[in-house]
Amino acid sequence: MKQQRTRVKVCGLTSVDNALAVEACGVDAIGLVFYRPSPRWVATDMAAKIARALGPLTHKVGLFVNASAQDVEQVLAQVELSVLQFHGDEPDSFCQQFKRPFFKALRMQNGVDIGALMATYPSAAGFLLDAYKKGVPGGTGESFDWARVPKKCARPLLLAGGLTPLNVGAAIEQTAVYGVDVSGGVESAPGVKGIDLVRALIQQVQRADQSK
Ligand SMILES: O=C(O)c1ccccc1NCC(=O)[C@H](O)[C@H](O)COP(=O)(O)O
Repeated sequence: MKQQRTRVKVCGLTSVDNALAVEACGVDAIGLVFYRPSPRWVATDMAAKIARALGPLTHKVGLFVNASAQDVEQVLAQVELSVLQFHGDEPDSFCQQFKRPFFKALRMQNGVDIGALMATYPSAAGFLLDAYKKGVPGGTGESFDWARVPKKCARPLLLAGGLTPLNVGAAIEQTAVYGVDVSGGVESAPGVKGIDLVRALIQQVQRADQSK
């Protein structure tokens, strides 16, 4: 029997109504993408409205890709973010300066020594393991071989990459991750989450947890 339930983060919210509907499905955290080339990019003032609208126990995770410290601080001054997530080449010293818990996204490129990479982030609260696609820092909609997820890790792991209501149960059964992070697999249009898909995802996570 698994000790803890699998946490669910849905990433890439871009409107208040959609974020509230996603929250009502029972997610633990929502992600706000501050990376302009992404179809899920959200303007800082909209992100602030979303963060204010959600309940205090729902984590608001701010996602950055090689942003400057000044840009991150500007967002933090306006948006109440409880957690940060870095998807670029940011070193530990950069990520830890904002006095927020942070997840470092690590892309599972073939041959990468994931344990050694994790050791270079002593300040990370946890890691998000995502698919590797050259030139695309995240939100690829592609998955990787879940057998590569470390069986044991001292820090929480979030599994990401191509998860959908159809495969999330198998992903949870094959790994021992703290949580799952889903974006494209629950979208009805770029940047818009399909609420039936989010509901189905939560159901599959709960089913997989019960069977562990
Ligand atoms: O979502 C994006 O567009 C994105 C762009 C650049 C960096 C990260 C991005 N998303 C980060 C996430 O946490 C996604 O949920 C994760 O990469 C999984 O995405 P998907 O494969 O679409 O479920």
